[in-house]
Amino acid sequence: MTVAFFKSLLRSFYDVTLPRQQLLFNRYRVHSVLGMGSYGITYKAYDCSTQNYVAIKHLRKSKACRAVHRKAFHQEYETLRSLPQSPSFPSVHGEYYCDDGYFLIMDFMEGTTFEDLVFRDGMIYSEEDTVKLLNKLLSLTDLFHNEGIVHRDLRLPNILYHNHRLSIIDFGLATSVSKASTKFSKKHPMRTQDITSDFYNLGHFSLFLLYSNYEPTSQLERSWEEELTLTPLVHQMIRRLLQIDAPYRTSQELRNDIARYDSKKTT
Ligand SMILES: Nc1ncnc2c1ncn2[C@@H]1O[C@H](COP(=O)(O)OP(=O)(O)OP(=O)(O)O)[C@@H](O)[C@H]1O
Repeated sequence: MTVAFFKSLLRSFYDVTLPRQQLLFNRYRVHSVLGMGSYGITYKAYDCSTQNYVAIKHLRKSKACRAVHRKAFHQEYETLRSLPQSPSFPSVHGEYYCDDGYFLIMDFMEGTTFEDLVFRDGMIYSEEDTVKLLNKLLSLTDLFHNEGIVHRDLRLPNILYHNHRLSIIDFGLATSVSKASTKFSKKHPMRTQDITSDFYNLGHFSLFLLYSNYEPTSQLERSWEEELTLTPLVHQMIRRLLQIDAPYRTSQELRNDIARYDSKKTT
């Protein structure tokens, strides 16, 4: 029996989802499963006390037996607690334990993920749309970067769009900015403990949006630089975000480039 098979058997045995309508902590009624992540199962639930929906993350039972996973789960709670108040991040309502295990309760964020917008709904984003969205996201990341928090998982499924507003979820990999890693880190750029990791992920996010507008003209696989037709400034911005060229060290540097792009568009 392979280790992978054994793990999946363990998960299917332990990680059964809670039934619809189950009442948790005498207050939250399970409405539906939102998704099953690597270490948690997330539910939409109705808060009978405030009459609002909440998102409840349940640490998988197969993970709850190990202190390292309980610690990571608690870390997500601590991060959510230290986020600045903003309608674009979920506020956390509490961390609870009962016979069913460990739970994190937070705001349910309305919206559609960019993963669904691009791959399910076929939305197309022009270069201008992409730069606008990048600028909006930068205002949000500034809010937690200023508090010394780096998200490290700014991917399409973790960014939501609703009524012209963006929001960011899943702070499970977030960490505090490490003073030790403010110099260039040898770790994977996606996971470093400084704000360049968020910029790097925003570079990938932008590329996905730009690709929504791309029609392949040949079967040959080429690099994004060959496939996408971008204005030189945006091309250079993506190269710096992806750390191919000197990475942006501050959001102001990136903002300056966005302002240059905007001014060229209006002239
Ligand atoms: N606060 C929230 N409001 C609304 N939906 C949420 C919220 N938090 C998570 N979700 C949704 O719940 C689902 C599961 O999210 P979760 O963060 O638990 O795992 P994941 O992102 O799928 O996987 P992983 O944790 O392995 O990255 C996702 O579809 C996500 O969009």
